[in-house]
Amino acid sequence: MESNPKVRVNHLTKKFGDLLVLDDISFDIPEGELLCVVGPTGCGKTTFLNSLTKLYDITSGEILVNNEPVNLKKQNLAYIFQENSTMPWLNVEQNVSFGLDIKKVPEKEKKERVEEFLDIVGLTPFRKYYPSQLSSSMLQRVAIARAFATKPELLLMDEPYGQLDIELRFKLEDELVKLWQKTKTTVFFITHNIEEAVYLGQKIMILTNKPTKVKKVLDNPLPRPRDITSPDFIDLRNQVTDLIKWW
Ligand SMILES: Nc1ncnc2c1ncn2[C@@H]1O[C@H](COP(=O)(O)OP(=O)(O)OP(=O)(O)O)[C@@H](O)[C@H]1O
Repeated sequence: MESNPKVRVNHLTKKFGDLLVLDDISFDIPEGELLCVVGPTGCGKTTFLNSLTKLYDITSGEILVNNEPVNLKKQNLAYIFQENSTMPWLNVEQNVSFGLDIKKVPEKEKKERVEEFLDIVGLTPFRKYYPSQLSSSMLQRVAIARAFATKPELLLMDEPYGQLDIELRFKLEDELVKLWQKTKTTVFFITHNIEEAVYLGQKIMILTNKPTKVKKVLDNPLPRPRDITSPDFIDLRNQVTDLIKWW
């Protein structure tokens, strides 16, 4: 166990009526870690995120952020989903500054952060475009810039690239790594895609089928940028696949 983790999940259990979904789950996420989570469909990954963000009451156990119970007013958590979460009535730059407006970030700093993150995700030329004028990968870039611009202490990503084709996914994965390295944000990244988990994760957490437990947490020491064709990459991918074959 970490002495001072960013997130501590302690004996978390979640039931819906008689249906046991999360079964006594415990793990830590150290500050600044990029953790990828893979698990079978319906095992409760979204239920976990909804418990973390307090949308659901948990049945027993605890979830701590900075050693305190989650407090969304105090702790800055950001969330990126698979679905488009941009606001259609705001243009790109207004979407990115939205979270900063809510947090009442001073005007000068807000402008600087919007510029910085629009630039990193390559959307500066499209700043006046509205969501209806953008492709799905551009919409995800807006969501990513908006999330990182708020300088979250914890970024929760739920299959954010699930609907993108392979080439765009690779690009956005590289952008995420760049942003993560630059900002040192703690990232909890849920995916069904084993290759994506091995490409991104510093650690890879494999969940079991329902009722869900943590099956294994693998370290991923592969150097970056990662080469998906290298023997070490393929070896680790196969290890994860073997663990997943028998959910
Ligand atoms: N509000 C709810 N009421 C009752 N059962 C629920 C509720 N939300 C989720 N469940 C059940 O909990 C289980 C886990 O669902 P959840 O959506 O968390 O899984 P998931 O791992 O995110 O799924 P996917 O891989 O499809 O994204 C499912 O069996 C689902 O039917």
